[in-house]
Amino acid sequence: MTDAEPRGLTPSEGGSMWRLYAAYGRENAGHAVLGTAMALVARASGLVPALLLGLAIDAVLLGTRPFSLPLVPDAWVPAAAAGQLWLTVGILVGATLLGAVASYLGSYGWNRFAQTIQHDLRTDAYDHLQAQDRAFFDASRTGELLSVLNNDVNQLESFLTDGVNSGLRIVALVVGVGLVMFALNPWLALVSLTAVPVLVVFTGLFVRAIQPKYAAMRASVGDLNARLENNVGGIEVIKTEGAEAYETDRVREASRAYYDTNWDAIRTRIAFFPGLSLVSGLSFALTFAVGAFWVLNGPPTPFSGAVSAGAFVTFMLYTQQFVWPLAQFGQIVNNYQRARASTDRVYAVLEAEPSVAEANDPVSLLSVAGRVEYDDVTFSYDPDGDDTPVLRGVSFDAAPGDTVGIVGPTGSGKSTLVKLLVRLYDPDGGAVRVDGHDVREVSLADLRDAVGYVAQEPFLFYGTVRENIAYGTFDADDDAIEAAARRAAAHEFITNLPDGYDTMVGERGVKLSGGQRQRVALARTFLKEPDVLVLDEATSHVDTETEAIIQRSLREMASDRTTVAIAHRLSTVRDADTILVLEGGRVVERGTHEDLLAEDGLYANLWRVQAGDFEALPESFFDAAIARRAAIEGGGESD
Ligand SMILES: Nc1ncnc2c1ncn2[C@@H]1O[C@H](COP(=O)(O)OP(=O)(O)OP(=O)(O)O)[C@@H](O)[C@H]1O
Repeated sequence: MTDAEPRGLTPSEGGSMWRLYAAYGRENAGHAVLGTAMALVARASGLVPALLLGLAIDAVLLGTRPFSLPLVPDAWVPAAAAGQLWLTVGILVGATLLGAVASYLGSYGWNRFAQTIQHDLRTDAYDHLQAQDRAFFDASRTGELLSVLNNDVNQLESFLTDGVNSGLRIVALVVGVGLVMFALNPWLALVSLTAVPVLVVFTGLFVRAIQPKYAAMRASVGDLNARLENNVGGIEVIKTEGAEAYETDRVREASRAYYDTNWDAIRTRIAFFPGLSLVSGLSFALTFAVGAFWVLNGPPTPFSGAVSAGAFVTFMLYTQQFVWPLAQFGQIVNNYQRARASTDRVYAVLEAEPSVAEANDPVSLLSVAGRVEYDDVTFSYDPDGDDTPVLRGVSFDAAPGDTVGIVGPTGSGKSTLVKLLVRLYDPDGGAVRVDGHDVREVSLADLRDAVGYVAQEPFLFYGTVRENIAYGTFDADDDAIEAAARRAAAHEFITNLPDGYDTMVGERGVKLSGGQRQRVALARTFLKEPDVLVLDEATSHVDTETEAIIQRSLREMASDRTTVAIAHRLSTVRDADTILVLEGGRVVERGTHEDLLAEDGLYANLWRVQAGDFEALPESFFDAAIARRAAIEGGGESD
C-alpha cells in the first residue's frame, strides 16, 4: 500500500493455537474424542486387507505357511483352502464396511468440532470487538476487522477439521505400521524408515520459511478488504469526483500486494510438497530394491534371515501406507501455519483491552435526577502525541432539568465534549459526573440507559423503520412507536413510504434523506424517554418549518429533564438556561442568550452572522475566524 494507512491490528505473538485449543477445544472435546476414536478404527480396518492378502498368498495360494490369523483362535479357521478363501473375503468385506462407518463417524466428529469452535470463536471475537472503546474503532479499518471475523476465522477450518486428526493418524501409523513392520522384519523396516529423519528436517526448514509469509499474506488480505470496504462505502464520492480510474488503480495495488504475498507463500509451498513426495518415493524405491534383492538372492550385507514373497508384498504395501501419508504430514504443517497466522490475528482482537470499560464495582443509577457536571475536563484523541488537547479545562454544572446549549466554531470540541458524557471516550484529566457519580464509576448499561444521545450523523440499521425507532427500546408497542414518530415530525413521511412503518430502510438508511434519518433517530430518543438528553445538532438536516415542529417536541421533552444541546443554528438554543461558547477546546464565554449578547464577544458576533447582520461585525471577528481556520486546518492551536 502506498498511502498512509491507519495502524492495523498487531497480531498476537505466539501460543495462540494452544490457547485456542485450551479455551475452545475443551468444551468440544466430546466430538474430538469421537472423531479420533473412529479415525483410529477406520485406520485399523484399513490395515486388515494388506495383512490378509500376504497371508492368503503364502497360506492358500503358495501353501508356504499355515493360515493363522492374529486375535482369531486357530479352531475357528476352516481347514480347507476354499473355506479359508471365503473367510478372507468375509473379513475383507467386514473390514471395509467397518472402515466406511468409522470413517463417516470420524469425519462427523472432527467437522462438528471445527465448526463449533469457529462459531464460538467468531461470536466471542465479535462480542469482544463490540466491547472495544471508540478509539479502537477510530484506529482500525472496518474492512480489516471484518476480515478477521470472517476470513481469519474461516481459515481455521481445514486445520481444526483435519490437523489433529491427521496428526493422530500419522502417529498411529508410525507406531502401528512401524511395529508391524519391525515384527515382520526389523532390518527391512529400518530401510523404510530412513525417510523419517529426512522428512523431519525438511519440514522444519519449510515451517521456518513459510510462517512469516503466511503472516504477511493474512495482513495483506486485511488491507485489501479495508480498501474494498472503504470504496463500496464511498461509492458516491468516487462517482461524483470521477475517481473510478484512480480507485481501480488503488484496488489493483492492494490486490497486487495480496497477490505478491500469496504468491511468495505459494512458491514455497509448491516446492515443499514435491520435495516431500520425492523423499517418500525414494525411500519406497529403496525399500523395494533392498526387499526384492532379498527375496531373490537372500539377505544383503549386513542383514540376515529370509524374506518370503508374501511377506515382501505385505511389507511393500505397508511401506506405501507408511511413507505416503508421512508426506501428508507436510499438509498438516502447512495448514497449521496458515491457521496460526489467522489465530494470531483473531487473538489480537480477543486480547485488546478497552480503555473505556466497566468499573470493577460499578455504581447503579436507579433513579436519575439528572445533575451533569464537567470538572476541569481535559481530553486529547492522542494522549501520547504532542497535539494541543481537544478539550482544555472544561467545567460546567447543569442542575437537574436544566438545558445547556453548546455553541462554537467548527472543530472547537463540541461533539467531543458530549461524547465524554456517554463514555464513548474517557477524559485524560478531570471528571464528568452524573448525579455526583464519576461516569467511569457508573454501570455502563445504566449510564447509557439514562442518557439519550442523538448523534450528528445518525446511523440506521438495515431493517424496518419500526425496528429502527424501537432500537434500544426493543419491547416498545406500535402505539408508542407511532407517538414517538409524531413527536419527531416523522409520522407523515413514514406513512407515505411504500410499506409505512414496515418499509425496509437500506444499509446505513440510504433510502432516506438526511433530514428523514435525523427524524427517525429523534423518534428513537423520544421513545426511550431518557433522563438526560444529549443532542448533537440533531435537527441540522431538516428544513426550518419541520425544525419548528421538532423543536416544540424537544422543548416539551427538555422541560423536565437535563438537556445538553449542540447547535450551529443559535436560535435553537437561545432559550437554554446556560449557553457555553467553546473555542479551541476551552469555554470562552458562558451565560444566557441575553448575557452573552450583552457581553458582545464571540457569541454576539456569531448571532450577528446568523441574523445576516454582517455590517455590524467588527474586523477583529474576521481576523479571528481566519486565524481559527488556519489553526484548524494546520492542526495547531486556535488561540
Ligand atoms: N475520532 C477522532 N480522532 C481524532 N481527532 C478527532 C476525532 N474526532 C474529532 N477529532 C478532532 O477533534 C477536534 C474537535 O472535533 P469535534 O468534532 O469535537 O468538533 P465540533 O466542535 O463538534 O465540530 P463541528 O462543529 O464541525 O461538528 C477537531 O480538531 C477534530 O479534528
